[in-house]
Amino acid sequence: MTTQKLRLALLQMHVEAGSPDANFRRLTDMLEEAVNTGDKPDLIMFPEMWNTGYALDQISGLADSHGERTKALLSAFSRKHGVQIVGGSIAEGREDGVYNTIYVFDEEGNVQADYSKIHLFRLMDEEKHLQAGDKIGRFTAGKTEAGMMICYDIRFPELARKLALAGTKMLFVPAQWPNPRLHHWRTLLLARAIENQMFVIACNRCGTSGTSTFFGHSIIIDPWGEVIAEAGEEETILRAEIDVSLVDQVRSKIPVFEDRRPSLYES
Ligand SMILES: O=C(O)CCC(=O)C(=O)O
Repeated sequence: MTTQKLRLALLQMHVEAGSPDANFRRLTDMLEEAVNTGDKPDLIMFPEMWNTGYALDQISGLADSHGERTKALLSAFSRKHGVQIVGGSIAEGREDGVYNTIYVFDEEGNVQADYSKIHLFRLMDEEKHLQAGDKIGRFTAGKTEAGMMICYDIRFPELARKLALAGTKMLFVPAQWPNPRLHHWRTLLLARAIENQMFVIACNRCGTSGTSTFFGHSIIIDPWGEVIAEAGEEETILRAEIDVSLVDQVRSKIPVFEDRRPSLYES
């Protein structure tokens, strides 16, 4: 089986709630560091709602209108450095409200795909301030079919399974997952990787906003459920090289997708 290597860099950053200017500066610094130190990555990803944080009371004033500011920065950066970007997610302003949206950029700076979070997290009142997306998120990472979920979405195994059945071999997950649920974060991500036999690449934020603390622990898990790399709680760039051909090896060893009995458990 031929190898299909992909070098990843996850920017586990602190996010200032309500301060897009500070967050754009911090992200720009970390992007520069990602391409100017260590092995140049093929793909860079960052956390959920990195532009505004969870300043939900002010979100309609802070959101990036149609993602224009974000697209200007990330399109130019991906083109200049020939790197693919899964642009975390941003608060994106549209005519009908604010969405929590990922933009993906190819190595030439084109917007390749977008995905808006479809499950809003009521514990943080997201449904009072944000609009839910209405389509699933897929794109090609390197040469491989990939899917996207945002934070709370990982509690919905049906979505990950749908993406896997559609051909996804790598799942990208930006998040702002707070304490005290580190156990949920790791267990759910490991389960999504093992049950769907795919890479799970998840980037969480770190630091404190108001009364919420975020534990980081960005993580890259292979389709056998092994942790390839995992960050601690501090701001950092988590790097790893993965070999996507491992997905086919695992799927042929334990042929879960051939053994499914959907007629018995799907309505
Ligand atoms: O599901 C959880 O425990 C955390 C989810 C979350 O913080 C989010 O979706 O923003």
